[in-house]
Amino acid sequence: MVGMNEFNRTYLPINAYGVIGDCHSALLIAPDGSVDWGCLPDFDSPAIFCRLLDADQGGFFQVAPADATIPGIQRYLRGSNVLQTRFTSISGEMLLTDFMPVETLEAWPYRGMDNNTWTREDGSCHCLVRIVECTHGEMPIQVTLKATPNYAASPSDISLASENKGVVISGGGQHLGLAVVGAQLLPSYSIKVVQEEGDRNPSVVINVTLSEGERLAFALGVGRSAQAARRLVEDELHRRNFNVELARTLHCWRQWVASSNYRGPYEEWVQRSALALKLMTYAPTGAIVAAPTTSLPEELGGLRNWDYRFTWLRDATFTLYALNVLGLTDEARAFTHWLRNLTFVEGEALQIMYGIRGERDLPEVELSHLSGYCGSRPVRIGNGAAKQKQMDVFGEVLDCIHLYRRQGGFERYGETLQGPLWDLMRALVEHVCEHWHEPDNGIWEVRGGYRHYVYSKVMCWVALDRGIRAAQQLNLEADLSRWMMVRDQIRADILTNGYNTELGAFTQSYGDTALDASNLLLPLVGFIPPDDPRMRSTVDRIMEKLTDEHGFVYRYLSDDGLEGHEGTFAICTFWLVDNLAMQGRVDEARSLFERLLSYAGPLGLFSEEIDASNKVALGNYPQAFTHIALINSALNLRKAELRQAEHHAGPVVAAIHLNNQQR
Ligand SMILES: OC[C@H]1O[C@H](O[C@H]2O[C@H](CO)[C@@H](O)[C@H](O)[C@H]2O)[C@H](O)[C@@H](O)[C@@H]1O
Repeated sequence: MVGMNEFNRTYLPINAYGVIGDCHSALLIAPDGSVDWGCLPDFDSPAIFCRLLDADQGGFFQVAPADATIPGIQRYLRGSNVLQTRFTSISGEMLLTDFMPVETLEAWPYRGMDNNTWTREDGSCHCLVRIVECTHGEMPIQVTLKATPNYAASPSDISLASENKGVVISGGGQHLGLAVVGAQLLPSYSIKVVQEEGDRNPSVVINVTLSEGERLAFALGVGRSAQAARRLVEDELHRRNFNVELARTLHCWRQWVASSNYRGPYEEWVQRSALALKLMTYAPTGAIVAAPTTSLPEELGGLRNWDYRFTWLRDATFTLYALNVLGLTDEARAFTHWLRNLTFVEGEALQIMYGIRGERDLPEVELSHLSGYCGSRPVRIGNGAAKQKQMDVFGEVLDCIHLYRRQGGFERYGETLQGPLWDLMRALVEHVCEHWHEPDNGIWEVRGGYRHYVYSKVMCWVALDRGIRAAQQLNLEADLSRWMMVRDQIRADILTNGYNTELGAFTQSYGDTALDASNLLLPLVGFIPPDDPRMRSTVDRIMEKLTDEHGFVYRYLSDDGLEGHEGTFAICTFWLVDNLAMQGRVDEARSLFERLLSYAGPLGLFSEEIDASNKVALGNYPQAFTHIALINSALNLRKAELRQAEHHAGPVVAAIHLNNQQR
């Protein structure tokens, strides 16, 4: 409980939420059975449930015991993103099983960008299914559905479907159908529409008492029109067999996660993180969102609130590294297709982020009618960072393709790097050759103007390095002598201007004394060995000056042109774990890793940042960055432990094997 709303229920901690999805969109469900965040049918559709961002005005969909004091405890069904909430009282117990049906988790790489995302392969609609079952005694249940279309900006109407089969809700151009399946014969079943004076969004309230063994399903789908939504409620959703769909959905998730090759310490954490990452993939195009939410604050009550429902090349390629190292490669294949479909011909026109269908314009707008999570305003949709210049993305894209190739990705799918993808890579490398020396906004998307960020330069070096390796190993057309010369120039430039000998650290930008946690990536990308004295002392300086009292890492502490402060950045703390592990400081690494894990939510999920002093999760949730880094750190720790046990030499890191530069 982190903040009190005067009218309604309190705001819950960000990481208290369970998350479900169908690789089109994702929903956040509280332990009291309330869907408090939901954009349907796609990640970037206007939210119809946004109580998370305004506890008073925002819509929600709650299935819970009528006695609101009965607590719910959530867990995921083994190896899946199917969420189960158990409500237990003296007189009865009920299980609520929440899922979004999937028949396959495969991306559809060949559908292009303007496909139909509303229906599934078999023509039926994507939906949320909530199965409720009384497993013991008796349980009076209350269901409240208050949809607030268009981020609670539009009024809506509710009409009952024939034979009390459910309701149809329309507003702001959005149309929903809720089907109540299996309740009509129960004598206690009642359904009514409630609208208080002045409320532009009526609610539907359903009451029913279930006895042991009785089971109901609530299925919520979206239609393109009110008529289509009515058809859903009165026909399609009642014809579907949700028990079979649950079994199929479970099978899909379990089959997907079973193909991960990781067996070792922290396996359950790694598995949960992989499942969380898969939730962020957008099957129709192969895009990957940074998180399925917007505007969960980086400071409670602050203005650092951003929309993450887009595809950053950086976040997405980092996601693919993590999945790749687990042996999960389908996502990288889909992503390379998405990448090739983007509308750009030269490096110049490559944006740092896109919409999930490849949209280039993501205008940033403030939703002034929403009060924000715990009063954190403004709530923003869209993201102005789309027009920023961030030179690191070239290295990230090339490194991702490099790793995918090295893992045998192309051969596995009968594809090749030669052809359009190599043309694209070559264009990117050529662009880096021309522009690496220019200042940019940096990895953190700082809004205060261009600088010569060290990490951006290092990733320009990575772009050249990976391009050269591919060209040499596959005998591809490239201006190799120029590329090699530029690669060496960049490295020399960084070592001269990016390392401050007085401070004993790589700095945030050239000529600067500020530290930046992104420099913890330098050994991870193979720019410098982890035990190079310059890297060792950079790590020490970061531990001294860029951490909180729990040893968690801030991304930077320098002025970024924005008001307020933020928490420690979880991905950065995991990078510190990696560095410690790679330096052979395994006990320190393990202890930091485990401390960090203790800040996960009850379901093993993380947001972007942590305010450890107040024990709160901050920022969008669940965030890909954090789960990517958790996976990499678990693997790096295991490698370091094995190395320690076997007295092995030579650090092994997630993306690059430093002791085998030929690969
Ligand atoms: O700090 C200001 C910036 O914050 C956001 O960027 C952060 O999130 C991105 C998505 O995970 C990540 O790629 C980036 O490295 C982070 O700094 C926000 O999206 C930006 O608009 C904002 O300027």
